[in-house]
Amino acid sequence: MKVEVLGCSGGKDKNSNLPSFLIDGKILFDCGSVCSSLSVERQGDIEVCFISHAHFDHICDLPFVADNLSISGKNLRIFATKETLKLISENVFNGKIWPDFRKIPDRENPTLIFEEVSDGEVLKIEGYEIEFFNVYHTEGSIGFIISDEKSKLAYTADTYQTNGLWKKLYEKGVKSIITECSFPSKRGKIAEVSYHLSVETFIQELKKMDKFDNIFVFHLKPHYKDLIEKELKSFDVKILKDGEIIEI
Ligand SMILES: Nc1ncnc2c1ncn2[C@@H]1O[C@@H]2COP(=O)(O)O[C@H]2[C@H]1O
Repeated sequence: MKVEVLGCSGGKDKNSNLPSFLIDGKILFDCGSVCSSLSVERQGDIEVCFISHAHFDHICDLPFVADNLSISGKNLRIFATKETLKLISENVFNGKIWPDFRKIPDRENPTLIFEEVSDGEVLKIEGYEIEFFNVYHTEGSIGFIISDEKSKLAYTADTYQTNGLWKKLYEKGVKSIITECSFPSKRGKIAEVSYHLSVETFIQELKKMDKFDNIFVFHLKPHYKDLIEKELKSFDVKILKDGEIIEI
């Protein structure tokens, strides 16, 4: 499984792209920075998109992807929870902030097809199996496990501290995870109120993650990339970089 890290930062600046992970060129996890990374032709190759939650950093390229696909005469299936789809429908694709591409070019064959998923559901799609699991972050947050014949990768997206999630993922045979560490230890308070991990709480979680082969870390806030790297230096984790490609 080839994972292109289109963006993996927890904020945006000149050197930081928002979260988007492209799997084997056709499956998208979150839509924070697709347009700055992929040509319109490559955007047209994306078959399905899974959105972890409705926060802007995970959806902000969706309007532009929709416009590009609509012009190309293509469509995209978007999978997310009921809460996330409602938030995106009411606040983005509402005909005011952005055209409602669920009805464009017409209701029978729209550019965007919204499909509801929930915890525990399993989909077979494009030759992969995708399973959904609840995540403790904002309303409607969900993570994904993607499997092919060789690999099983879980993407938690943004998460606060969790009870039992890592064990549940082992039991499902997950060997590799992409999970977050947004703030350094000294910013523990903001991490807590915004339902993120700081290095201090991440390390507490890490103690429960000893059975994974690969732990990939993302969503570092741009201010703190160097400090978080320094704080995590002695731990067996890989901090992802925007633009890199990983093989799982
Ligand atoms: N209560 C809060 N106080 C300060 N910053 C916050 C608060 N809640 C959310 N944020 C910030 O707003 C950001 C929204 O996106 P994130 O969840 O990536 O990260 C969040 C924090 O950086």
